[in-house]
Amino acid sequence: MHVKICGLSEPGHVETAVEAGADAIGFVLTRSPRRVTPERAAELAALVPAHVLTVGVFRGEDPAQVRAATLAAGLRAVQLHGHHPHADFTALKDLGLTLVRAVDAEADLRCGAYDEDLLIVDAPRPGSGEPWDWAAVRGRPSGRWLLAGGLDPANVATAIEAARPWGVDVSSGVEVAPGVKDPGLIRDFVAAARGAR
Ligand SMILES: O=C(O)c1ccccc1NCC(=O)[C@H](O)[C@H](O)COP(=O)(O)O
Repeated sequence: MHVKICGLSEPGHVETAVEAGADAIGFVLTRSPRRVTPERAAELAALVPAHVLTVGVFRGEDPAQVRAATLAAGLRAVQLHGHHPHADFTALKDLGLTLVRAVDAEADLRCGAYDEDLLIVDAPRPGSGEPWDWAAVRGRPSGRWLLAGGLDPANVATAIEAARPWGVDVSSGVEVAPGVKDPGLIRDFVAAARGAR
């Protein structure tokens, strides 16, 4: 089970996520309580070993802004939320980075339909921590896809059983307040996701 921890902003939390065994770590570079500057994301990404994917999270920015921020931060993946057209993914292809398309359950759920490498099927309001009907997408997405939206250490095994994703993604569910991560919850989430059948 692939595990991504998103919205990190503190060095200690990045180290905890790496030590806990996260496969990917996300830095929010768009409007959010979790927003970090590209410079801060670069400092945090420098703590991440090569086997863990570093992801820049965007929503609504144009490809030139996404490109500039991602390169300034030295990240290895770009995650686009919202209604980005196929052309935005095409415009970023030459970066040679992992492209991630994050959508809700109403969207085209074929990973690769927009030339992305990874799909995230998320709640209608990304980063809100609101659970949704995870079982409703079971069998619908194709290819590599992560389930996100309202997951936490206590419910992630149930969500995996309901939706059967390739991986999971969490932000709010490992926080004690909006934007404030908790090391114990990060460890518990990774362990619970890995322990799910
Ligand atoms: O985290 C945010 O505030 C955010 C803002 C705008 C676009 C995306 C955002 N977050 C994306 C993620 O952290 C994850 O992909 C996922 O949506 C996490 O959801 P949740 O665990 O429910 O917070």
